[in-house]
Amino acid sequence: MTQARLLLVDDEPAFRSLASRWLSDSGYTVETAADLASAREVVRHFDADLMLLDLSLPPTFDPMTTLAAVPEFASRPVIILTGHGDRELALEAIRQGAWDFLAKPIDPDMLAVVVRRALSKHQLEKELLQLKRGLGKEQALSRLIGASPSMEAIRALVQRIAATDVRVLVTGPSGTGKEVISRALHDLSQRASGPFISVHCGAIPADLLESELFGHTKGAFTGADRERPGLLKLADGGTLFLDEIGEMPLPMQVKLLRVLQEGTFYPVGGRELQHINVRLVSATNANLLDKVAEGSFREDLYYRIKGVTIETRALSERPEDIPQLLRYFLDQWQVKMNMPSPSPSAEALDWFISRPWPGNVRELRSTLESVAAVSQGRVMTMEDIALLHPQSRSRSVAALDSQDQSLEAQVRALEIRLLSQALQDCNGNRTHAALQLGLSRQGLLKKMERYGLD
Ligand SMILES: Nc1ncnc2c1ncn2[C@@H]1O[C@H](COP(=O)(O)OP(=O)(O)OP(=O)(O)O)[C@@H](O)[C@H]1O
Repeated sequence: MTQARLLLVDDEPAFRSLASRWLSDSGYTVETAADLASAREVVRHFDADLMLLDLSLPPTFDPMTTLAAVPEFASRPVIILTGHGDRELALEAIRQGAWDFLAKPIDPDMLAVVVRRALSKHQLEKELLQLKRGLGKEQALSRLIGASPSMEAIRALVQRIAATDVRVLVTGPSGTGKEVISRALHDLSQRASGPFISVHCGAIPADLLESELFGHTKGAFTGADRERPGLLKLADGGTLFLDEIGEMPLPMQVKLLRVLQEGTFYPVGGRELQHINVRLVSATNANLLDKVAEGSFREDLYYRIKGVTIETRALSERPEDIPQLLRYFLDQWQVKMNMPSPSPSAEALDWFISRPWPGNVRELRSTLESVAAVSQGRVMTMEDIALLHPQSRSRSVAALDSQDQSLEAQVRALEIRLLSQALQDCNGNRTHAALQLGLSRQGLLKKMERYGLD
């Protein structure tokens, strides 16, 4: 900490040279400035960790203006130095964000203590913030489950673009995690402490969508008995998630385009222009370019919302995600139901992996939860599944039946089935299972890791 850099701003040359000698003797690197204009110049080349600021600098500013004058110090400690009679001003400066104050004449020992304490407290706060951010990031990404190359690529892209304010369009079939991805983008962004507002454009009747999004004034229409802010305003400072944007009516698309171009809008019935600062993430399971071609989606809006496009895949194209998803949902189910965690038998796992899941992860999750409820926290068997799905047949027939899946996906599904079966036959003994499969132990472990089977 003794290598810290300090900036001393004081208009008295004698005090500047004396105090800067005291501080240099304590091991700090010190630069000085006689006024705020020179202080601003100094911070351009000198990345100071702390500023000592004489409040009685002429002309006497109000503390708020003084502190704001060097914006680099918005989040770094500022210690106020005051002359006689400036106590009120100093207290006000502390209320406005300064860390501490020292009254002149300054005692060198006291100065050293106050500087050291401010620097170490600031360092601790920075570390805590970094720790919290790191944890938040890990958690946000760990909620995006899946071991397939497609999910790996999505996680990598989310991590790259989350911190930027770039607009994102998430496309893919229903139930494939488009909202989960959008949420992760928000949680990993600088806006994470702001709101995440999700609007299902298809679920709100066309005539209500405008007032829902833009808000309305009192008396704007029959039934508007009071002023109400819209979802756009509620999303200010955060992320606005427009789900099923392809279903937005054309007149509304024109209004949204204006918001995206200008960052402003009028509430329904209002004359006061509203300004907002939101990051837009949109999602659709429709092909927007087809919609543009048929005239139901505006081309200019399409290019405004597109930004970076993230494409999710149907679950049938990535069956290797299923074991991890099952484990993740079962852990959540166990916590919610306060029951022992059920696990699927090899045959049941096989059944889950080989179904085509037209409703994708959403359907997988709800089916899994019903089967878990039937199995009452025991191992989930084919008997449990048959109670809910009497048509479910033996695993080999189901596998042959999974024509909807690509050859590659079927091969991966078969591999997962054979691995799980061998592991079950060998009571989880990996060496024996590897022998049975004709693999090296290392080879088996790699495959288990890839498919989330450990
Ligand atoms: N990769 C994933 N990791 C964890 N949960 C997932 C994942 N994909 C989907 N889910 C879960 O599946 C369900 C549906 O996900 P989500 O609502 O994000 O899908 P969607 O693609 O936005 O669907 P829709 O197009 O119908 O709005 C949710 O319960 C979600 O938690």
